[in-house]
Amino acid sequence: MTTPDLFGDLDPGRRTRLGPDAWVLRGFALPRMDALLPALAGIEAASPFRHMKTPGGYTMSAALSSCGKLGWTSDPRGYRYSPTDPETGLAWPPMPEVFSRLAREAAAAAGFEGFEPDACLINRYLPGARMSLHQDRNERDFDAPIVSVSLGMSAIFLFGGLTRSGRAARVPLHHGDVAVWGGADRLRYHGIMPLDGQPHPLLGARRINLTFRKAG
Ligand SMILES: O=C(O)CCC(=O)C(=O)O
Ligand SMILES: [Fe+2]
Repeated sequence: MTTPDLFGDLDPGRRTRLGPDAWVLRGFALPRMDALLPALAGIEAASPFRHMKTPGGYTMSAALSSCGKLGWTSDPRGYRYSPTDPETGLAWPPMPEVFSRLAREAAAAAGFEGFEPDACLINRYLPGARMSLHQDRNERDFDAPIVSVSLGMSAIFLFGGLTRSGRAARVPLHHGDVAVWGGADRLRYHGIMPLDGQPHPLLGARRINLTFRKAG
């Protein structure tokens, strides 16, 4: 099997099907960029990006922050959702309305009505940063989908199977694209290839990814 070449698929409003319950909504976030980017800057100022260590002692190449009721933390005891940011000792910044509304509307556009995320993880990739194949499986129930918003530099998203060894499709994600996976696809392995390519005109030499989850 050859992996699909989706690089030509840049039309806003188009969608790419990744599975029975998984979609990329091309350009879905573009109309909200004027509100999204200042909101992101506010979160970054309150809970700065940090490089987390995995329980195995490995430092992740993508830096992380969070907003919403729950955020993602890791330390030598393991990974977990936490209501406070261990770096500041304070609650995570609240989830801006423009974030939760975008997540709800993208989920609905992909067939998941009533999505109310309580956590938004924010990954920052500089050139060379990557995320290895993993499942998002620390959320309390898997009925809610994952909604993932790409900002800045384009990246290759790996969308694999339900086991780690399953073959992964390579799906380019561009500024403003929103990927949604739930239902039968909720536990698909996924990751990001090392970031490479041209800086983005608005965000410079980085990619930001927002992943919305119903964690608690
Ligand atoms: O950066 C991405 O597009 C994926 C991020 C991701 O899989 C995660 O944060 O769990
Ligand atoms: Fe993930």
